[in-house]
Amino acid sequence: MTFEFLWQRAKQFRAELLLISGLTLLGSLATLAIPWLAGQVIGGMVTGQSQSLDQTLYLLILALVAMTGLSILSTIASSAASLRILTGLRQEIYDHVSLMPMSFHEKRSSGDLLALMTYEVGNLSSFLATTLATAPSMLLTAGGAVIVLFLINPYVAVLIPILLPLFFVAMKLVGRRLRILARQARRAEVAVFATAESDLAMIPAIKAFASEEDHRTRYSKTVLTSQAIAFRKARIRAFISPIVALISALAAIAVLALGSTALASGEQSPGELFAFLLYAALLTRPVGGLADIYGRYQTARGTLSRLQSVLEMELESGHNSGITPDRANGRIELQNVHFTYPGRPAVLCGLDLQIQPGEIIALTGDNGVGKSTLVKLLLRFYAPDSGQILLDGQDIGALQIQSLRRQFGYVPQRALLFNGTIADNIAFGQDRHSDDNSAAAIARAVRLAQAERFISDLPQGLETEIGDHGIRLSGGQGQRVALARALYRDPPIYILDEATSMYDLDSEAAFVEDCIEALKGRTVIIITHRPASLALADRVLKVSADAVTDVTGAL
Ligand SMILES: Nc1ncnc2c1ncn2[C@@H]1O[C@H](COP(=O)(O)OP(=O)(O)OP(=O)(O)O)[C@@H](O)[C@H]1O
Repeated sequence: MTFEFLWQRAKQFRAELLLISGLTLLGSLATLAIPWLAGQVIGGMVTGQSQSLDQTLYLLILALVAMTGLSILSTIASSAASLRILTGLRQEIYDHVSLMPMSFHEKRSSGDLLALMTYEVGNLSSFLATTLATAPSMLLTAGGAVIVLFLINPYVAVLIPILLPLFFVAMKLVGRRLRILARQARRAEVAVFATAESDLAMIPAIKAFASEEDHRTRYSKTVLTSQAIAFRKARIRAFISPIVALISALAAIAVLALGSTALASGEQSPGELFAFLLYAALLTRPVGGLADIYGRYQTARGTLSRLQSVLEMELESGHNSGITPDRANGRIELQNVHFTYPGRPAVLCGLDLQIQPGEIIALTGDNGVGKSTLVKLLLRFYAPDSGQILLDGQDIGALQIQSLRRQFGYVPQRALLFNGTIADNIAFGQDRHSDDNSAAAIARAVRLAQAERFISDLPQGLETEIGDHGIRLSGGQGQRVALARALYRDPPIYILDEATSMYDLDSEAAFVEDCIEALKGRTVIIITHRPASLALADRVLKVSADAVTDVTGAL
């Protein structure tokens, strides 16, 4: 099943795989010719029949050079192919994860996903590179060597099919143990990732609470666990290849003992006996190598099945279907909306709400009552359990999901900023160098968000790098950048979820004043408890689980 999954991806690189197969085949032929030629040369030397020795020697050198050249070429070709498969896989998993529903991201730990997308896929890549580069040639060489051994001396070579099933059973047993260890190793490695990720994000709190030592001990435990499991795995793997090679070499010695009788009886020439021995020796390396690949496959198998299970998860619906609306007027209606997060008490129980185009609505209500959840439903991060949400009279469930979301300028409670410049954070993925209008649009957004003064005080202005999550900005400055991002797009509907909660009072009042003009004709939903923002609203609505009450003027 997992091979099928990999083959689906590898198929796109048929030409490269064909080239690798060709090079591998030629390389194996050259490798297989070497013991025969070497046997002839040594046999000739021993028996003193050196008439045609020069020619055989040249052929031997030619075969050696060909084997080396072909091995280099096939290694390069297989690295290129495996890296392209890996790149395809990386892009595929990124695309898939970014199109998964919000519920998936809220459930899954990001450390777990990160480990899969980086460390595990990296391991898979090195497994693929080694396997593609070496496994086919090892198989061909081993198979070829067995055939030649049979041709030279079928009675002695009969040992091989007797040893093979034993080898197979041993590999199966070791493989099972390795698979269990690989699973444990992966869990331990994810814990290292997740702990490091969480601790780095928590550095200010760790320092403020002087809990460096506690966190250091916790991290140290996770890395030591990972080390112990990785070492157990490495110890087993270290045994496989040399032990298999040793058994094969012992078998070759047994062959030598049997062969010497054949030599004494004159059945076999010294050249044939040498060739036989060299082929038996040739067999040990690929058999050992294949055993090692089998061990590594046990780890890769786990990664493949996890990749497969993520890639087979259902994507968020509405990406490839649904109506694509024009710019909305901004009329929003909720009809008897019920919603419950899985495993939690109900949040919304039959909510009704109408918002007219161009209206500015303030939503207030107790903590945890469901205001942000209502926004998540509007953006279709979640679908209501029952009831309907309409935009301009159209059920939002029937719209193409991104065209729906583009109607909104959403500013969440916590400013979501990335490590880049202020301007990049405002343009957020749009190519701001492609046209001059974007510079003007950024300047306008910055002015409206009351971010102009603080940005112009920075030596690099809009080009200032703000660090991970905007760490080099104050809370209020970060909020201004997040607000400017929404204003830059100029959508017909704004959702400001406590978007100015960290503004100082003067800036908030200035924002409210400027926005009255700038947001004219736009529908604006402000979630707030702040008087200045409440004053901006046409209506103030208090949200409770089952009703929205108009409290305009009462607060
Ligand atoms: N992803 C989630 N999974 C499970 N429960 C959640 C999730 N997000 C929110 N909740 C729960 O749903 C309820 C409503 O949360 P919500 O964030 O909508 O409240 P809110 O009214 O915006 O609160 P606040 O004023 O504190 O921001 C809370 O009880 C919260 O614990």
